[in-house]
Amino acid sequence: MLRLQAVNQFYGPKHILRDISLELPRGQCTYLLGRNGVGKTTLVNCIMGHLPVSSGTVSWQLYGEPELDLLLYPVEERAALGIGYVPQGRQVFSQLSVDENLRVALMAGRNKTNRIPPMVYELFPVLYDMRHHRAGDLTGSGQQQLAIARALVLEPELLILDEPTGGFQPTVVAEIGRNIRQLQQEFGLTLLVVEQQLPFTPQGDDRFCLLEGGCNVAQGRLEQLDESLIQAYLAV
Ligand SMILES: Nc1ncnc2c1ncn2[C@@H]1O[C@H](COP(=O)(O)OP(=O)(O)OP(=O)(O)O)[C@@H](O)[C@H]1O
Repeated sequence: MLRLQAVNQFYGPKHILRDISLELPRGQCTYLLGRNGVGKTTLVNCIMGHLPVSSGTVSWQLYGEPELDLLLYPVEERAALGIGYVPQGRQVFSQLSVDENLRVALMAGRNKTNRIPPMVYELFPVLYDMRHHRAGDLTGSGQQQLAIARALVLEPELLILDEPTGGFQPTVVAEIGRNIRQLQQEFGLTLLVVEQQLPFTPQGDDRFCLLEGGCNVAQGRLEQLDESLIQAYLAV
């Protein structure tokens, strides 16, 4: 369970995040939505430790373990605490093989294990078939799968995906949507999916958090994201 309370962040004098409070319920999928430049990636960077938080709290609790003050942990330890992150633009190592990409990601783990969890290839069989090929030889959608797989090798409880559908055609977007659903329903992950618009058909208990000008202007169950909110904060 991830809980943010009154988080503020500045780039120099520029106030970017303003009193953001957000809770990600365990096992559910939350969409962090908002137009270009409203602060979505900045918020994710604060959660992952790539950017400092100016004020507020970020707490994290693995299943069955005590709640931690996440802000006390440096960036390199947060993945090992069970928080996986798939950055915008994929960023795989294109000269390394698929297998090497996954093994590099494994090295960030707590246990320093050399074992790629079976769920990775179960979810993305093409990565198994291509495991000895260069990551740069994968299609765009294959590279996105590899980027997700790299975050999954450490078996996170929470997976954060920053604009995973960016630049893909509708069939690939739909496939990414199915993968996200599988991660939540079959593998029990909690998900935070960052997007400028809602890319998939909402499901029962999905949630949303809507940002505008660095403020959280609305949040709740996705079915409450009505046309007036979409027109005011998401329509281009
Ligand atoms: N390194 C930086 N230095 C100064 N300002 C920055 C920096 N990075 C982002 N910003 C500003 O912070 C604000 C929020 O940017 P951010 O990237 O978090 O928005 P976003 O909602 O993720 O946008 P997008 O959907 O385009 O990724 C914007 O006004 C942006 O110009």
